[in-house]
Amino acid sequence: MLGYTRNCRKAFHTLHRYYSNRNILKLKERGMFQDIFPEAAANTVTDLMNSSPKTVYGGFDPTADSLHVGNLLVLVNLLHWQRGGHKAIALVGGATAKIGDPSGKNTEREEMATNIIDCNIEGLYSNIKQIFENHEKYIWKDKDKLKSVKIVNNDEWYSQIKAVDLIGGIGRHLRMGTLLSRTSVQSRLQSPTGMSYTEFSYQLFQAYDWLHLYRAHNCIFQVGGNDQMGNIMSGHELISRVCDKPVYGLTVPLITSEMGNKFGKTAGNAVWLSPEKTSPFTFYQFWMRQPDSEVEKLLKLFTFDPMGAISDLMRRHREEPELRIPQRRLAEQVTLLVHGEKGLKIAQRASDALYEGSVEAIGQMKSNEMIHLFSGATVIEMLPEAGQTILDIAMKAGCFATKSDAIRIITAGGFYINQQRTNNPNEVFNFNIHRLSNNISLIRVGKKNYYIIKWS
Ligand SMILES: Nc1ncnc2c1ncn2[C@@H]1O[C@H](COP(=O)(O)OP(=O)(O)OP(=O)(O)O)[C@@H](O)[C@H]1O
Ligand SMILES: N[C@@H](Cc1ccc(O)cc1)C(=O)O
Repeated sequence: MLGYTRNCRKAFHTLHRYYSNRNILKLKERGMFQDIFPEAAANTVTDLMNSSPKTVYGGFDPTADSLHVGNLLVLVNLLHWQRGGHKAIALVGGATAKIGDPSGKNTEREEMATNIIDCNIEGLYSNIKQIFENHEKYIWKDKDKLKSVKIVNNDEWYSQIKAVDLIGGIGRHLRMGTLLSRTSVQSRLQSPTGMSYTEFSYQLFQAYDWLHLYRAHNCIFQVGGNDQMGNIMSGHELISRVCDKPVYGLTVPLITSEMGNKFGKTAGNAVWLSPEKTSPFTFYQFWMRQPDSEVEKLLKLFTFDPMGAISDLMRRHREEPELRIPQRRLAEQVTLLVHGEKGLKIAQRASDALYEGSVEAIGQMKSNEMIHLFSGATVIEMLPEAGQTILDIAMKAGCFATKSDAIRIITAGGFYINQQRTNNPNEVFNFNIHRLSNNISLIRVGKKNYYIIKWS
């Protein structure tokens, strides 16, 4: 009896949790959805989502070797579906990258070499895999196991289908009038450079992707940024004509910079998800620097914190704005999602070392992390010799041109060891204090001239 009750409670708990999350449209209250297509479908979609697990996909063209924070919103959206018990597919457009999506572009994309696309595909697979893993490990934690994300490359099916079958079989279901009416086509047709047939055909490919995923995985939902609505509508049209089945498109709002530019590759303002392109520290700082006017919106979009918890953070922020509590939470949660616990630790340590002057944080940094953080720092290897003064060390490290400069600047308070001001040039350098546990001493002259001394 007890076992039965416990099982029932577990089943109810599971059902209840899934039930409350399964209706992804609820995320509208977080600002996560901008549009739904067909427009009148909201009630049907809610019923469909509540009735049983569904399949959704979102696509990314490998036009760079990493995704960026704009793309991240689409991934977070897919994660919400996964949390609701649905099946998420992330599509990497190995084939569509060769065509080039004209949506939101003023000019045609340069043709990309196959070896570069292949390299980019690897980068995107790694980003997607990492984010889904980090989410399950650090954010979803030990709740029920999630349905694993499926990552596909649309080259898989385009390498199998003949051009005549695509144009002759699929192309005839898409009507010219509708294809031509899309904003992505109209704006380009009216531009001085016009539009090539290749770019015009992009809609056919994205539409066929959806048809393929519908047939192979019963995928009835597609999500994308708001600039994807035209392509999504073409897919809807194709599936309605070929299969006579209803499918639904959802778009997320476009994330823009303070200047109102869409964050992305084209605008050249991308904040990348690969640590080699944007370090975890720079990534963390990007979120830390978000203005008060943006932070609540971003917490709702990019974290999984409940709405009540976000309101609470905002209330605390109004009481003590200088602590930047919501910015800190945002930076912590998004860095955890993208770079995992290790990346977050590195980022927080670097922030403490740079902005809080924390000796402990500096001591925990590895020498390569330090060199990266204090980029431009001069790195010097030195032999520890007893009895050397701070002035001796400063001169050996090449911090000053002359001894009199050194004495003047150190005495005036412009010299720091491990971010602590040291204004006596004749003080003996104390290896027990000034040499950190990582066998390094960090010297700063003025505001930002750094010297890293590595003790041999
Ligand atoms: N700033 C953004 N905000 C929200 N979604 C975005 C943003 N940038 C891209 N996306 C979405 O991410 C998905 C994949 O975009 P993709 O990588 O193919 O192009 P992109 O990053 O927009 O490229 P580009 O910057 O060259 O236009 C699409 O659904 C797109 O709408
Ligand atoms: N067209 C999308 C990427 C994409 C590619 C293929 C798809 O099936 C779906 C989406 C973009 O450029 O942003």
